[in-house]
Amino acid sequence: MTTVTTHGQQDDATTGAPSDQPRVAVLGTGVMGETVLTGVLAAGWDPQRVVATARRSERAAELREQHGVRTTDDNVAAAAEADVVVLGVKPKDIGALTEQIAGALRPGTLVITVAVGLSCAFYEKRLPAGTPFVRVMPNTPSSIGSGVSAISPGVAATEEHLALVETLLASTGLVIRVAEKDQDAVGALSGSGPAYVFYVLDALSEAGTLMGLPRATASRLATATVLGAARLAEETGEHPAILREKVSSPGGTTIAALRELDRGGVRAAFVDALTAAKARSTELSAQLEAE
Ligand SMILES: NC(=O)C1=CN([C@@H]2O[C@H](COP(=O)(O)OP(=O)(O)OC[C@H]3O[C@@H](n4cnc5c(N)ncnc54)[C@H](O)[C@@H]3O)[C@@H](O)[C@H]2O)C=CC1
Ligand SMILES: O=C(O)[C@@H]1CCC=N1
Repeated sequence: MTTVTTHGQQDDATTGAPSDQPRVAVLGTGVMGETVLTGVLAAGWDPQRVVATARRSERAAELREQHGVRTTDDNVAAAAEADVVVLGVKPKDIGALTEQIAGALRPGTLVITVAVGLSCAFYEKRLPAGTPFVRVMPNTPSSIGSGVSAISPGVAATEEHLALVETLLASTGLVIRVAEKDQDAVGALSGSGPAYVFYVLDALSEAGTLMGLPRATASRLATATVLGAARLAEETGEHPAILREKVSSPGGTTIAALRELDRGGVRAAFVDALTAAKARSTELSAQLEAE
């Protein structure tokens, strides 16, 4: 039934995998490709209905061993057998990969991208007319079920396609629908967001260590504090400004610290940082779309 060569694995015609689940191909399995793969399996997909492409055979072996999925180094063969194709490569490699697989897709195959910046129109120009397409912006906590993914449909994607993407990603965390025009801002906030939080975590740990706390203690205190504060904000639904006030007694210690953050321009720096990420996203896609 399929023609994928799977580094020694059998194809799904011979493994007896259930035939009701759409067959998923993940093309490019670095950080985010593997995250999506993990999420699809956590959503209950039979690993034999999932094929991953990897350029190095050691990486393919790792994916088979860790996830039980089928692997190949042949993007075209993987795409040809799939009902859902996930593009997991860097933006600079997306154009070539999309063009490489375009002729192999069967009519109706859903194509999903996780690449930052590039518009649905960029892909639709390179895919057969009418190919259903969904743009997704996940983040790294999706690998442990605590992520957030924003999804936007291309012109041919229907409600069923969006619902299928939601099902595939349900185990990676929150999935929200956004207008495609907002995807660059989403990428700057939640796509890159974990990096900002790790930056803050590192700074808190360093400050604790500077004050003489054992390094491990400082790090545990910082992590637990960030986790707890995020959960408090989520569970109470209160505005962060109100939650911040509840920590800040008049004339107390927290208000003295917050004054230093304001003096250091930290709030403005966050605004500038996200604005720079969004601008870079726009710039990157303009560059790649012009090529
Ligand atoms: N890392 C992150 O936090 C996030 C990344 N993304 C997006 O995910 C995409 C992938 O990024 P990462 O996973 O971070 O990069 P990565 O470098 O970890 O993974 C890319 C993978 O693609 C493989 N690859 C490149 N060309 C290929 C080809 N022609 N065929 C098969 N495999 C190929 C590489 O060997 C590598 O394993 C990017 O488009 C990025 O914008 C989106 C949200 C968050
Ligand atoms: O920095 C990057 O290119 C990726 C996109 C979103 C998060 N990380």
